Amino acid sequence: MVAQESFVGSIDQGTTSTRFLIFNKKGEPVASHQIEFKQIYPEPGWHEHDPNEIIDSVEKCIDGAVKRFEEQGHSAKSIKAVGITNQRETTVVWDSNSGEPLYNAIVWTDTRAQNLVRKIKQRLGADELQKICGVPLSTYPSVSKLLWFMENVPAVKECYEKGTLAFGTIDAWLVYKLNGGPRRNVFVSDPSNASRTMFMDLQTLDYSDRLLDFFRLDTSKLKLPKIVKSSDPKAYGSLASTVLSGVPIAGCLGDQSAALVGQKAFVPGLAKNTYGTGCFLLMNIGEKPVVSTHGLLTTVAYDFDGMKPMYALEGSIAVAGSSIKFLQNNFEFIESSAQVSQLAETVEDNGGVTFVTAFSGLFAPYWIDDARGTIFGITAYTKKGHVARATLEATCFQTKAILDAMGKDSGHSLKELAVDGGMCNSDLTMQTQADLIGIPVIRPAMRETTALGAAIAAGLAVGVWNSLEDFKDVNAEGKNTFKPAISPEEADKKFGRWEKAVQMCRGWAS
Ligand SMILES: Nc1ncnc2c1ncn2[C@@H]1O[C@H](COP(=O)(O)OP(=O)(O)O)[C@@H](O)[C@H]1O
Ligand SMILES: O=P(O)(O)OC[C@H](O)CO
Repeated sequence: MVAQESFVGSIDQGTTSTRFLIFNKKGEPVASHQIEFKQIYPEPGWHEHDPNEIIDSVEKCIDGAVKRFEEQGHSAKSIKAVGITNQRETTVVWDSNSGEPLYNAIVWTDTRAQNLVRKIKQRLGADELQKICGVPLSTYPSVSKLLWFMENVPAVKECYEKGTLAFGTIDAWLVYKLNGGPRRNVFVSDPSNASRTMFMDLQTLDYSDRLLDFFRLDTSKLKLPKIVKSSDPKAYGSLASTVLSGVPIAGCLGDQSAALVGQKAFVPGLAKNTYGTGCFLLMNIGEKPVVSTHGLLTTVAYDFDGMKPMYALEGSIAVAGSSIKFLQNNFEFIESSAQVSQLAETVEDNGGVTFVTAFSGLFAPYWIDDARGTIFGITAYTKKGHVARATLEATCFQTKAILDAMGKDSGHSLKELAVDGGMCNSDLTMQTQADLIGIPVIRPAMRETTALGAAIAAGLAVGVWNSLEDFKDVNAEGKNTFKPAISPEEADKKFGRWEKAVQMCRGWAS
């Protein structure tokens, strides 16, 4: 047997896959397991997940990773706590008596509530909401999904009338089910997740009556999870089943907040960009929430036990890695995401093609809900490689637009951009990114920063780590740097074409 050391487990429940990783005290992953799960697209613009399949995938990942961990000679007993990080906004509704879901989860990318949101935007006071909760009224936050459920699913309406309708983002659903459901009824959410609902006041980190009244939600009928600290040894209960039964769940962070923590962006002005299914640039802005006037969101970065809550400005891009999956699954240009760079490198440039990947409308900083994916500049010359390049570039252009907005909102201009997420594995994409933003892009050796962030939240709560200082040397070695290799004038010219394309794709889905 290897000598007893303390480890922390991390559940990373993303949009396309679930992972469980086990980290040692140096913040290194020593064992992991990952499972992809079903993406359900019942109609154009709709995107659902099966909430029970998600729970099943988490339990299987825990068992799979722990098996590997034990094969290395470790004991499961040395795992002192588990943290959770998750796709945000995705909404689950269940009956609090049975603990069973009433419908599939509506995923954060889903645009079915577009008309409903437009109607609500006409209400008096709609313009004031973002100042309270940090999030713009759109199809993105959970509230639009909940209201759609209440208008369209009779079982949801019935439970609401009976007072047994439970609402949760994925973190709340996971904590509730992993604790055994109604039997123990652990029903909580952390502020980084709750701040994505549009019900939470960023100043108080509690539900806002003004917001709930605006959305005409009656909390005597609707059960909302209690908002607790992002790291807490008791509030999240413990795992009721799996090989880690009895291990406390001690930390919880929305995945983008977790990546910010995993990148150790603990000081105001530090930022990271995560290229997962979507792409999310978060900058730590310190202890006061600054409301954006340039198309960004304000969100909770983390709220750790014994520390003041920290906030972040966020630029959210709805489509990033999912556009690569689209080339793979829908256009069948490639057989795996990793092949996209190779395909893009078969040509020298985008050949005049610009792809606005607005599958869910365009999020930050544009917020154009009636845009849909549009490819400009196709000619008889266009090859698959040009489309592949234009696809990679789309995320990089939006990141550039977000960085510009962030500079204006925060007064900080970044000296370099820390990156992570599946799509950052593409060297070509990272080089393109550096070229367009004119600052170096820094990619860490260990790219599971989201999972690391949740492990940090949980490990701090149970004393595996004692302070943020403990992470000074974590993941500090072996970084790749991509330096800008084109002139600012050339970058501006390319960006000008993109901005023109963005303006031209307005109105398609109106
Ligand atoms: N080598 C690669 N090049 C480009 N994209 C990639 C590569 N590897 C993975 N991806 C993309 O990254 C995404 C998955 O990233 P991940 O961080 O696991 O996302 P999530 O947490 O949202 O499930 C997929 O959409 C995939 O297309
Ligand atoms: O699955 P990801 O990593 O793209 O993250 C999803 C976000 O949390 C949605 O807001």
